[in-house]
Amino acid sequence: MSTCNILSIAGSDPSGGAGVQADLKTFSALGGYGMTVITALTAQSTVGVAGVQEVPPEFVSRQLDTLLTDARVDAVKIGMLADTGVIRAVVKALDAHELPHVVLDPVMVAKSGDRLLAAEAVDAVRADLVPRADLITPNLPEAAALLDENERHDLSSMREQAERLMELGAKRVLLKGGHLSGQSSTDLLVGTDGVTETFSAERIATRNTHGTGCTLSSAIAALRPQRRNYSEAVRDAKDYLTEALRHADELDAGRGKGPVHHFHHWWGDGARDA
Ligand SMILES: Nc1ncnc2c1ncn2[C@@H]1O[C@H](COP(=O)(O)OP(=O)(O)OP(=O)(O)O)[C@@H](O)[C@H]1O
Ligand SMILES: Cc1ncc(CO)c(N)n1
Repeated sequence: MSTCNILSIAGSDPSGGAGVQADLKTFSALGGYGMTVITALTAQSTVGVAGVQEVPPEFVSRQLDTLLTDARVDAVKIGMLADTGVIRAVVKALDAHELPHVVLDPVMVAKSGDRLLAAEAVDAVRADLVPRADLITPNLPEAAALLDENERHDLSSMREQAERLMELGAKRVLLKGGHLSGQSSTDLLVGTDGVTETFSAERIATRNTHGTGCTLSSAIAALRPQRRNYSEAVRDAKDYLTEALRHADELDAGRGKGPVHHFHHWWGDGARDA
């Protein structure tokens, strides 16, 4: 297979730790060719978000249609969408162009606590995007918001919430346990067959966790066309993220929650099992 083209539809993070910047670094590290449609600019550092400037929805559509009438896209990662207008533009493009392997990271709030999605846009994510994605990757607060329930912090409640997210029309759910406490960081994958798989990794002791969610979802999108199924793509994406977290403290990108380190990874076709 030629190099896979992976598209990120997401916001910009000038600090380079999250958003399209994290996505492009991840795609490159995992052997993909990265493309981006930018939905919003943020003024952001490792300390927090000072402002958000949405791209007008018509211009999000213009970017998508221009790109998608030319390029072959092998997988898509959707991140920050900012508001309902942008969501509508993305939905229109998903309906007009048949895109394989759509991974939706339902980004709502940054690690710093700043909102990246208007509160009233959660309904549109739930109704219009969740059923169109092949995989959704909520963290615990995002799962609670999508379900309109309280946030839960134990594995058996996570399992139940993942099942209820499937009832919203999701094809697969990866419920991320980064916000749990304990020695390991555990995520749950539920598929159409109703089987739940557990992916657990050592919890790395670092404050530098800016962009972990962006990195994981884009790693899954980059690896999915190179793997047999989502289970394998999630396994290898999580290994990639854990290594990037392990080396995060080598960077010096600001005073707050710093980025993970996308250094020299190459896991192209079958490389992991070779
Ligand atoms: N300290 C850590 N050590 C190891 N893995 C972690 C750690 N923190 C988060 N993870 C993993 O990172 C991934 C992202 O999880 P998390 O719940 O932090 O996402 P998120 O809140 O969406 O991130 P973001 O802040 O980028 O939006 C998950 O696979 C989670 O298990
Ligand atoms: C642009 C952007 N997308 C996503 C996140 C989530 O971490 C962020 N902080 N910034």
